[in-house]
Amino acid sequence: MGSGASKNNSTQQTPRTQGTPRRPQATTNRGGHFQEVELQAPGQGRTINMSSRSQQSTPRSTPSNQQTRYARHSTNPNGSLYHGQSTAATSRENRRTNEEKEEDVQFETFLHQNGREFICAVRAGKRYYLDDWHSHDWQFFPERWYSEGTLVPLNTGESHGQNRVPSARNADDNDDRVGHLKHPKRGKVQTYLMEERHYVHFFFDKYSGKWLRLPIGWELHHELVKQMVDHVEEALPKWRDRADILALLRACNYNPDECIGTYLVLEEDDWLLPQRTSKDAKADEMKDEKIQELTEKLHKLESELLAEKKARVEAEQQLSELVEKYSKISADATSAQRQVEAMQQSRPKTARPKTPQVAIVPLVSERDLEELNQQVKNLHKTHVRLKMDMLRNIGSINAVISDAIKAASDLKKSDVGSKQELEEIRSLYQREALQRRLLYNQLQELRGNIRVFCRPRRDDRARNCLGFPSDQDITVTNQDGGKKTFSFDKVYTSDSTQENIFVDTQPIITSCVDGYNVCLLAYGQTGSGKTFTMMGPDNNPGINIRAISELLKVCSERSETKSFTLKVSMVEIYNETVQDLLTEDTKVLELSMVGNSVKIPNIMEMPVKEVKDIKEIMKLGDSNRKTASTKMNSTSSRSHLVLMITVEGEDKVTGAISKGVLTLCDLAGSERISKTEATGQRLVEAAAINKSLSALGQVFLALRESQLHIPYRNSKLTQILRPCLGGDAKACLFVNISPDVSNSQETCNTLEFGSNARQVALGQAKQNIQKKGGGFPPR
Ligand SMILES: Nc1ncnc2c1ncn2[C@@H]1O[C@H](COP(=O)(O)OP(=O)(O)OP(=O)(O)O)[C@@H](O)[C@H]1O
Repeated sequence: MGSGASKNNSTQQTPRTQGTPRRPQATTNRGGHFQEVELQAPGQGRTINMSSRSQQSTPRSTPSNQQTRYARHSTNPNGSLYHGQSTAATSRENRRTNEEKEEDVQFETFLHQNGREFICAVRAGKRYYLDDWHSHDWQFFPERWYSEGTLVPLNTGESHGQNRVPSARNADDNDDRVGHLKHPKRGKVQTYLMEERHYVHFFFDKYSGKWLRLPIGWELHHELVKQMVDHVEEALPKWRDRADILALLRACNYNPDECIGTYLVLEEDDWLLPQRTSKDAKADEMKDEKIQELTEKLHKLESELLAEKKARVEAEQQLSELVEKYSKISADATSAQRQVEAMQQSRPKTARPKTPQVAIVPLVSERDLEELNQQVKNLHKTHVRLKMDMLRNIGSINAVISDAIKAASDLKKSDVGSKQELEEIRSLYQREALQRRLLYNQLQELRGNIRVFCRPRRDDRARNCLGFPSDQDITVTNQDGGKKTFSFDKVYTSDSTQENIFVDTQPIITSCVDGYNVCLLAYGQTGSGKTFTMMGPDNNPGINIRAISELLKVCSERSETKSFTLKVSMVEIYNETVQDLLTEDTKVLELSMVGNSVKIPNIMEMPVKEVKDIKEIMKLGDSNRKTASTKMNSTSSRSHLVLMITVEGEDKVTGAISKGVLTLCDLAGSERISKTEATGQRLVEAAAINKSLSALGQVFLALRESQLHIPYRNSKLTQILRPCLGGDAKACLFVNISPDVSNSQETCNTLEFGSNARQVALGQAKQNIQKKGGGFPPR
C-alpha cells in the first residue's frame, strides 16, 4: 500500500480502466524461473530491476516459491506476517538445497516505526532493503531495524493449499469453511470462506508506538484511498455509500476495477442496499402487528354493524306489522263499539229485571224464572228486529249510492256529448276558415296580388323582438320598446319547417305545369335565411329542389295525356352583370328587350329528367357562384341568384303546347351599406345590390299605383323579372327576417317592403297555351 508496495494477487487482477489510480505493481513471469521483477513506487514510476542486481548477489526467486513460502507464515496479533519467526518454516528452509536457496528471493515490506516503508528482499538467508528514497540501491538490512519496525511479506495469496476453493459440486460437507446463504432472489447460494492475503492499511500510532489498523472513517481521508473511492463512485453513480464502497474495496484488495466488477454482478440486489437496523425491523414488526390488530378490529366492528343493521330492519318490520295489526284491531273495536251503542240506543226501554232478593228468598221461584225467560226472549226478538232494520237500511243506502253513481255517469255522458258538440263546432269553424281562405285566394288570384309570406329565421341565441298574434300578423318591438304590426298572407313562426313552407306554395308552383308563369322571390337582410328558404342544406332542402321534384312528379302523373320537357337555367346578377352559372366560364349574358318581354340569348338550358339531375345542376351552379364574406355573414352571397325552370307540355290528343316558367330568385342581402362597413370591392357590390333592390321597390310602387311607366329597365334584376311582374304571372314574395332585436330596424324595413309588395295587383294570371302550330311570345 505504501511506497514500494507491490501487487501480486494476479489471479483476480482485472484490466485497468483509464483514470484508475496506479497501484504498486510487481510484474513476474509465472512460467518458470525468476527472470525479472519490477517494483514501482507509487506516484514516482521508478522501476528497480532485480535481475540487473543478480550479479551483485542480489536475491532471485521464482514467484511460485515465493508464494508458497509466504502462505505458511504465521500471523502476528495485528494480522501482519513476521518473516523468519516460524521454526517449522525455518527448518523446512534448511532442508532446501543450497542451489535452491541461492535462487530463492523473498520480497517483504518493512514498515518502519517512523512511518516509512521499504521493499526488502531475502536471498540466501540475507535480507536487503531498497532505499528507494535515496540511493535506489539494495542495501543490507540494518540489524537494529528488527526492533524498529515490522516486516510484512509480499504475499500473492494465490493457489495456497488452504485456499483451493472446492467446486460447487464437490464441496466437502465436513469443511466448516463451506457454507450457504439463503438469498431472496437467488435462492440457496453456496459460500466458501477463502483465506486470502490482502493489503491491510495501518497507521503508526506514536502514542502507543505501534502500527494500528486504519479505521474506515480515517481511511476515507487518505489521499490514494479517496481517489479509489472517487473512481468507484464515479463509475457507479447509484452507489453513494462511501464507507460501503471502501469496505468492498478492502475486500477486493484495493482493486477498484474488481470492486466495480463485483458490484455490477450484484447490481439491483436488495441486500446491497443499506441494511436496516434491528431496531427498525422491530419497529416495523410492531407496526405490522398493530395494523393487523386494527384490521381485525375493523372487520369485527363491520360484522357487528351489519348484524345490528339486520336486526334493526327486522325490528322495524315487526313494528310496522304490529302497528298495522293495532290499527286494524282498534278500527274493529271502534266499529264494534259503534254497533253496540247503536243497538243500545235502538233497544226498547224495558224495565230492568229486578235482582232476585236472594237474601230474602233463598231459592228462585218458578214465576221469576219464567219472567226472566220471557225477558230474554224479548231481548232476543228485539235484537233480531234491530238486525233486520239495519239490513234494510243498508239496502236503501246502497240504492242511494247506486243512484248517485248513475247520476254521475249520466253527467259524464252529457259532458261527452258537449265535448262532441264542441268538436263539431271546431271542425265547422275550420271548414269555414278554409273556405274563407280559398275564397280569399281566389280573390287574390283574380286581382293578381303578389302573395307575401313572412318567415323569421330560427335563432335560439337571439333576443327575440317578434310577436305572432295570428298566422297572418306579426309584431316587431324595437330596442326602445316601440311596437309595429304587419300583416301578410301567411306569417310563419321561427319553428316552421321547410316542409310547412313548401306546402303553402305548392299549388302555385305546380300551376306552372298548366302553362302559368310563376315567380318566387326571397327578400331580406343578409343572414335572415333567404338561401335557407330557397336552397336549404342538402339534408333539408328548400323550395328550389322541392319545387323541381314536385314538377317532375306532377309531369309524370300526367304523362298519359301530355308529354313534358323540363329545362333549367341558372344565372347570377353580380354587379349589374348577368352571368350564366351553368357554363364553365360563367359566360356574361346580354338581355334584349322585345316589347314588354325580355330575351336572354345563348342562355344554357339543361334538361332535367330525374331528381338526381337537379342536384347535379345545382352543384354546378353553386360552385360557379360568387360568394364573398361581409362583416355580417361570412358566407353571404353578394349577388342575386335566379333559377328558371321551363315546363313545356304537349297534349298527346290535341297537340296543344303549354309553357310555364317557374322563376325562383334568391335576392342578395338588403341591409344598408353603412351597417356592413363595406369598403372597396364590397362597397361596389353593396351599391349594385342596393341599386337593383331599390329598382325592384320602384317597380312594385309603380305597379301598386298603376303608373303608366313601370321602370323595369332600371336594373338587370327588374329586367329579368319583368315577365313575372308584368301582368300574366303569379308571384310570391318571401320576406325573411331576423328575430334579434338588434336587427329590428332592418326587420321593419323588410316587412315594410313586403307590405308594399302585397298591395301590388298584377291582374289575373294567364295560361300560356298555344294551339298546334302557334308560337309563344318571347320570354
Ligand atoms: N329557418 C331556419 N332554421 C335554421 N337555420 C336557419 C334558418 N334560416 C337561416 N338559417 C341559418 O342561418 C344562416 C344564414 O342563413 P342564410 O345563408 O340562408 O341567410 P341569407 O339571408 O341567405 O344570407 P345572404 O343574404 O348572405 O345570402 C345559415 O347558417 C342558415 O343555415
